[in-house]
Amino acid sequence: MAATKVTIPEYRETALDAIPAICQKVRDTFQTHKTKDAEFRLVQLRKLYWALVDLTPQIKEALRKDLGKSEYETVFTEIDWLKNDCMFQIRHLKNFMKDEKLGSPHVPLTYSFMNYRIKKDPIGAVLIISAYNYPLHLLLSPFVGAIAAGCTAVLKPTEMAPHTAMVAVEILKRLDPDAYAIVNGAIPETTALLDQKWDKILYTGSATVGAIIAKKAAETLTPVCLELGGRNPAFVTKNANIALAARRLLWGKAHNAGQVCMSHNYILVEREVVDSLIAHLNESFREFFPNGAKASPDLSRVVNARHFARLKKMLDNTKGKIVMGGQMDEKELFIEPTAVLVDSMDDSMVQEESFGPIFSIFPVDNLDQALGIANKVHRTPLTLFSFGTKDENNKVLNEMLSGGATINDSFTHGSLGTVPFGGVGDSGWGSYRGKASFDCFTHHRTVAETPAWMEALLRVRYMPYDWAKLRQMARLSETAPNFDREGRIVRKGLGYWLGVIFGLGSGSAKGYERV
Ligand SMILES: NC(=O)C1=CN([C@@H]2O[C@H](COP(=O)(O)OP(=O)(O)OC[C@H]3O[C@@H](n4cnc5c(N)ncnc54)[C@H](O)[C@@H]3O)[C@@H](O)[C@H]2O)C=CC1
Ligand SMILES: CC1=C(/C=C/C(C)=C/C=C/C(C)=C/C=C/C=C(C)/C=C/C=C(C)/C=C/C=C(\C)C(=O)O)C(C)(C)CCC1
Repeated sequence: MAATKVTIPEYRETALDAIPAICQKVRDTFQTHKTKDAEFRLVQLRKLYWALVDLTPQIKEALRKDLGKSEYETVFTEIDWLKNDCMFQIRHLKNFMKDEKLGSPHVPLTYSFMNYRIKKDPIGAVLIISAYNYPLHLLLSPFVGAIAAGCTAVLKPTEMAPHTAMVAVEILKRLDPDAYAIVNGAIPETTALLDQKWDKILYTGSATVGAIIAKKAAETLTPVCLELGGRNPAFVTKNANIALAARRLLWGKAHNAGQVCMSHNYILVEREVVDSLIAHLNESFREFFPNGAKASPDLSRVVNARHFARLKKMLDNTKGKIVMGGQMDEKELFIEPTAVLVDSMDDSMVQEESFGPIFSIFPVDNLDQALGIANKVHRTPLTLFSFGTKDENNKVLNEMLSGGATINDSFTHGSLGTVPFGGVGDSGWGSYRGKASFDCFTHHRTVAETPAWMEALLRVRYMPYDWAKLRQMARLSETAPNFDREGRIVRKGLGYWLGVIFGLGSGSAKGYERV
C-alpha cells in the first residue's frame, strides 16, 4: 500500500501581543467551572486519544524530521505512551475524583462525627512548558494529568522540535478551544507566558532555565513542578553480571540517541572488571547495530547543530580514550553511541551533562570510593543505576539520593507511565505520571462539616473556659507515651498494672520499666 502523503504546517510563533488574551481566555474558562465536570474531562481525554490515533502519520513524520526518531520509538514512547496515559486517566478518573474520607488514625473518636474528608479540587489554569527530546510525550503527558484534574491549560512546546509543535497545534484543535490553548515560540514567547498569572507551572528542561522559571513564579507565589536533568551515575561492581550490565547500559544510551534526562552520564566500575565491561559494551554495540550505527534505522539523530557542537566539544576536550564508537557526521547530526575511558573526574565527559549518546567510564577501587565520587559530582541526580549484589545495591540506595533509581538495568523505573516520575533537590521538584499526574494538578482540600446536633458536645471550646471539660476530653483523646525522657522505649511493668488496678497509676511513663 502506498504511504499517504503527510503535510505539516510550517512552524509559526504565536504573536507576542496575542499571548495575554490567550491566557486570559483560559483563566476565564476555569472560572466558568465547566472543566470541573467529570464528563467534560472524560470527553476531552477521549478526544485526545482519538486525535493521537488519527494524526499518527503526522506525528511519525514530525518526529522523524525533528529528531530522526525511528517509527518504532515514536510509536513506543510517544504515541502509545500518550494513548496509554489517556486510557489510564479515563479508566480511573471517577475514582481519583472521589472525596477521601478521613478516619482513624487521622481523626480521633471525639472528632469522628465531623465528616473530615479530602476533596479533590482542580488547581486552576496551568502552564506546561516542555523540552525537545520527547517533544510530544513531554508536552502531552502532563497535559493529560491537567485535563484529568479539571484544569484549563496553556501548552508551550519546545521550539527545537518545530514540526512536532505544529502537529500539537492540530491535536489541540480537536479539544475545547476555550479551555486549552497552545503558544509556540522560544524565549520571548515563554517570557510573555511567565508574565501571566498561573495557578501552577510544570516545566521540563534544563536546570538553568528551571531556575529562571522558579524565580519568576516565586514573584507571584505560583507553585511549580520542575522536571530537570542531572549527571546520573551508574555503579558496576565486580560481582555484577558484566555482560548484562553492558547490554542494558548501552540500551540506555542508544535509545533516543541518549537524549534522555534519565540516562547515565558516567559509569563507576570496579577496576578488576573494566576490560570486561568495555569488551561487552562493544559486543552489544555490534549486536544492536550489525551494519554499523549510521546505517541503523533505529538510532535517532542529535536534535540540532548546537547540541551536536556541544557533544562534539565534550569529546574534543576529553583527556580520556574512546573505547567504543566515536564516529560522527555533522551533516547528518549523527553521533555513534560512544564510551570514553577517563582517568579524572574533572574530565569534560564527567563534568557536563551528556544528554546524548556519549558517556564515560571511570575505574574505581571499590564501591565506597565510587559513592564518594558520585556524591561529589552531583549529590541529587535525577537517576542512578546499580549493578552488584543485593547488599551492594542496597548500599548504593542508602548512601546516595536520586529522583528515581533502577537496580540491574537502565531507567526501568522511568519506563512505565503509571508510576510517579520526578527529581529531587536540583534535579526536580514534584512528580507526575499515573495518579501523580492527577495529583500534580489537584489541590487536596481538607473539608470538615459540623452537625448542628453536636453543639452540646462542643462546650469544651467555648468561653467561659472549663478546665474540667478540657481534662475530660484529654482523657478521651490522649495516648500515653511508651518512651521515657531519654527517648528509650519502655514497657509496662508490674508497678504500672498494679497502679491501674488499684487506681494509683495515671497512664504516664511513671511505673514503666526500661526495656
Ligand atoms: N526531568 C525530565 O523529565 C527531563 C529533563 N530534561 C532536561 O532538559 C534539558 C534539555 O532540554 P531542552 O529542551 O534543551 O531544555 P531547555 O531548558 O533549553 O528548554 C526547555 C523549554 O524552556 C524554554 N526556554 C528555554 N530558555 C528559556 C528562557 N531563558 N526563559 C524561558 N523559557 C526558556 C524552551 O523554549 C523550552 O520550551 C536537559 O538538561 C535534560 O536533562 C529533558 C527531558 C526530560
Ligand atoms: C513478551 C511477553 C511477556 C513479557 C513481556 C515483558 C516482560 C516485557 C517487558 C518490557 C519492557 C521492560 C519494556 C521497556 C520499555 C521501555 C520504554 C518504553 C522506555 C521508555 C522511555 C521513556 C519514555 C523515556 C522518557 C524519558 C524522559 C521523560 C526523560 O528524558 O526524562 C509476557 C507477559 C511474559 C508473556 C507474553 C509475551
